[in-house]
Amino acid sequence: MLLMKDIIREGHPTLRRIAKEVPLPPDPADIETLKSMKEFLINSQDPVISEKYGIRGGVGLAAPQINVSKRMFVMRLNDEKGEEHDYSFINPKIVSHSVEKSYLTSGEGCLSVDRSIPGYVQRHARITVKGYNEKGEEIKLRLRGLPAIVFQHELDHLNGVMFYDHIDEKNPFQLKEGAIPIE
Ligand SMILES: O=CN(O)C[C@@H](CC1CCCC1)C(=O)N1NCCC[C@H]1C(=O)Nc1ccccn1
Ligand code: NI
Repeated sequence: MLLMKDIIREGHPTLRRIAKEVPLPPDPADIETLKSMKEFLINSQDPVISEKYGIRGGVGLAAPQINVSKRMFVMRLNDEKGEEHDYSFINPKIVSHSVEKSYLTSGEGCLSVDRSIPGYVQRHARITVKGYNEKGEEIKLRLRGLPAIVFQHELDHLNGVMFYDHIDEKNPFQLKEGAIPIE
């Protein structure tokens, strides 16, 4: 099972690389990798297992974070309506997005960043996304709220972007007109 020791931290070159597209249909090794990443998120959200193995709670995980430079990530979270969002994406893309921005009022963190960095990360408030699941079936979704934020944080990892790259150093809590706060 994946543990925190398997998560690479900032400074590791893989975090700044552009991850490679995954050939479809995905091969068994890639499917296995995705499964282990999903299991990591489930464990990280389990009070007993996360405590026992010292795993930091996560709502998303991208393959580059376990030093696999491939375009795939998993998400597992509940949105503000308490609806469960549980996805594995292969070769994900944003096909369109709102002009409006949204941001986490608590700022963002990252399992690959062992320090807290203050500031708002403004992201597209609503996105239409496309990708493939572990069966190689195409997925097309419209996301908003926390799921949209998480998708964009994970997609950044596939492009070598860290959340703090989006924070304005001079005015980290500056907000664009009409940005939507997400608690
Ligand atoms: O690339 C993937 N990662 O680095 C794991 C990150 C991904 C999230 C960070 C912001 C958007 C996606 C992660 O989940 N965290 N970052 C470290 C602190 C804990 C945890 C977290 O933010 N949890 C959370 C957030 C909102 C609601 C509930 N829980
Ligand atoms: Ni991250």
